[in-house]
Amino acid sequence: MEEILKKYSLLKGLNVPRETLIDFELFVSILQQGNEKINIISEETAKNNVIRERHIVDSAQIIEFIDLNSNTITDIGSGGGMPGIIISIMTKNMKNLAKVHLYEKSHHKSSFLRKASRHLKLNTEVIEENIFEAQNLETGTITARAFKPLPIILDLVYKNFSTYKNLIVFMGKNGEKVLKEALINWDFDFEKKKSITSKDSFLLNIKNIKKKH
Ligand SMILES: C[S@@+](CC[C@H](N)C(=O)[O-])C[C@H]1O[C@@H](n2cnc3c(N)ncnc32)[C@H](O)[C@@H]1O
Repeated sequence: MEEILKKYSLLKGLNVPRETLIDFELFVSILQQGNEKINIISEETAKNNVIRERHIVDSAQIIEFIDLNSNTITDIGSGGGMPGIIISIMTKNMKNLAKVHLYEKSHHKSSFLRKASRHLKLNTEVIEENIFEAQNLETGTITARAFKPLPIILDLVYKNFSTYKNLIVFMGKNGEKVLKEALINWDFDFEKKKSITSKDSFLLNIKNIKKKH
């Protein structure tokens, strides 16, 4: 167990329970196996320890922005389950009943997400659809990691979701510029949190999205 704790030392401040870290390790092995069949994450990342920091810890750090009082959480463009599967592992071990909806248009990745959910006994629903074709969606928190540029995500949430609590977006090194530009056409409340995995990145917690013109 000491070894596992060491691997996730970046998460110390978040008080992540041991059962969750054990599930993270199980997911790492499922992800590494899955990656041998379909391309989910880069081969280099999959092979070594980088996978924990780059994907697991990076996803887990948004937990404090997740609304835990809603019935669902929605991850858009879930890919290999970042952050949707990671958040679902965390809510399972908190005995939280929220179901995580994982939107993923690729058939192979959707099958992977179903398989991982079964193995980890997660409360998820994999929705193998083009999210842009879904209408009147209702959820609590929406998460988007490496999905689409911010303005496209804002437009999608504004048009396709009839109810949501907040939207969490992972911002990279051009994040400040992208945010400033988005605020030309969009009006929203936001909170920023520095990423614990990369000094150039930050998380955006967005609420009340409105179009300006
Ligand atoms: C770059 S990957 C990121 C995956 C994951 N969120 C991560 O951070 O590792 C983007 C994912 O979004 C999915 N995707 C792209 N357009 C989509 C759409 N219109 N509806 C649903 N999924 C979509 C892709 O199939 C891909 O798996």
